[in-house]
Amino acid sequence: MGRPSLFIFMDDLELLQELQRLPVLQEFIVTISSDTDAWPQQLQAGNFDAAIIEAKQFDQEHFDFLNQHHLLSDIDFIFLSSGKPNPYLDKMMLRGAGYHFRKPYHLNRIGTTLSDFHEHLARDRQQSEKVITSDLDQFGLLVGSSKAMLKLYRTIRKVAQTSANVFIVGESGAGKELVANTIHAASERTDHPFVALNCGALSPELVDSELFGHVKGAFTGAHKDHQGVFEQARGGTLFLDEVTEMPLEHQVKLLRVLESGEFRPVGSQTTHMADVRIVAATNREPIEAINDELFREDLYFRLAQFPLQVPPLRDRGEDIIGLAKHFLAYRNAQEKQNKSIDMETLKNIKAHPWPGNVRELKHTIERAYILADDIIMPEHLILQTTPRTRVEEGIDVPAGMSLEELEQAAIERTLASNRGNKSDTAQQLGISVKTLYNKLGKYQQRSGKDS
Ligand SMILES: Nc1ncnc2c1ncn2[C@@H]1O[C@H](COP(=O)(O)OP(=O)(O)OP(=O)(O)O)[C@@H](O)[C@H]1O
Repeated sequence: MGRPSLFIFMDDLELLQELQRLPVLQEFIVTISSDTDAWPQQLQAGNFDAAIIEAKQFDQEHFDFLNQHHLLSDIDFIFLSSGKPNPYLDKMMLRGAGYHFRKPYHLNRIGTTLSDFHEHLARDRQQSEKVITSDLDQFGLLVGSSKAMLKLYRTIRKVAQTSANVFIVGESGAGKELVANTIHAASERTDHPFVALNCGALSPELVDSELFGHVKGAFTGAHKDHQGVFEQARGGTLFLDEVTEMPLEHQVKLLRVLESGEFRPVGSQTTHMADVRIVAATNREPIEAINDELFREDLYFRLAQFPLQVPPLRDRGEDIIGLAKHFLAYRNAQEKQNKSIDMETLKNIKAHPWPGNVRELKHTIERAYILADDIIMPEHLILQTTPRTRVEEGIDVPAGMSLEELEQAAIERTLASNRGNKSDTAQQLGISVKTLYNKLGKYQQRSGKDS
């Protein structure tokens, strides 16, 4: 178990020397700064456990920075001040940030406080190493106890009981398919099938047959009757995934069934009544897709009787660590093992922006699980840097390049660096393999049109 880390910001050199004589400092890994302007950023970047701040000029900007970056709850603070009333330090104390010592300082009290910090930090670390269970709430197949998820559960519970079509919007890997599954499970249709169709991967020749089925002999190769998804899902729920990726000419066919409530299998004279609840999903902004003429507005309004947004993982702060433990606990149960996770690792997980959402988090834990013998340590985490960081690090992005071109470049580069391996590429980019195929198909079509 490593030593906890302590950050000291101090420009009073004499005081610093006195502090450094405190024996308890040996128990910490200490970082010292005298940079009056940059200390808050240094504190944030360093992932520290505790901090001693000489708060001569502590003002609103400092308070806002520490508050916005959640440092008040993550770090144990000791503030040292001249004793002049300071409302921002008072606010820090009200938020439970730690201790405020006023001049003249009693070094032995500061020392005792640091010893207390050390003791409970060490205890936290030991406890965290034993973390092997999941303690999150679950609704249907969805796991999470953050405010955003609890709100989503309430909405799902309400909408599931109606017959309204639901349109789910959310980033790739955020859990749209699980939401669709959960709506089905919580609805009256739960005893009937849930059928998922990837609308972006429909073959143009077979789209009618996939949607509505065909009868034997309807076309060459139709050796027997085939049920389309509307029939397969009869009485249940039809999940239209990536619906905005469906070619426009196919969207018309879908719209017709939704309007008339009827469909006819290819080659059949009989009209069937549709009896499905439609739940559709996309990771695009639907209004943008409509404006870009990729998605029919009339179809959107048919599908979006009830629009539902799945929040990205980065907005579900409290769930990140819970989900990490949840995936670890499941892996342990599957493998009949007892691996655990270190506190520092959990901190790194919490600080990551998770561009690939829950899927990326799940894969990260599963990879770390394989690499770790008993305890998952920070070096076992293979975290993808966000595209933004990579751009900041110097990838050449010409000004004015469209987002679509940027996306294509990122996909092609990642694919090349993985020697064409699509599942590794999808995993690194934080998208599903099926989304990757869709996008590659689209680039191919486009280059076909261009050439
Ligand atoms: N709230 C959650 N609780 C547990 N697991 C989750 C949750 N959200 C997502 N996952 C897991 O993350 C992965 C991705 O989820 P899902 O396929 O539902 O995402 P999606 O938004 O439909 O992705 P895509 O847009 O790529 O199709 C799955 O392995 C799923 O089990």
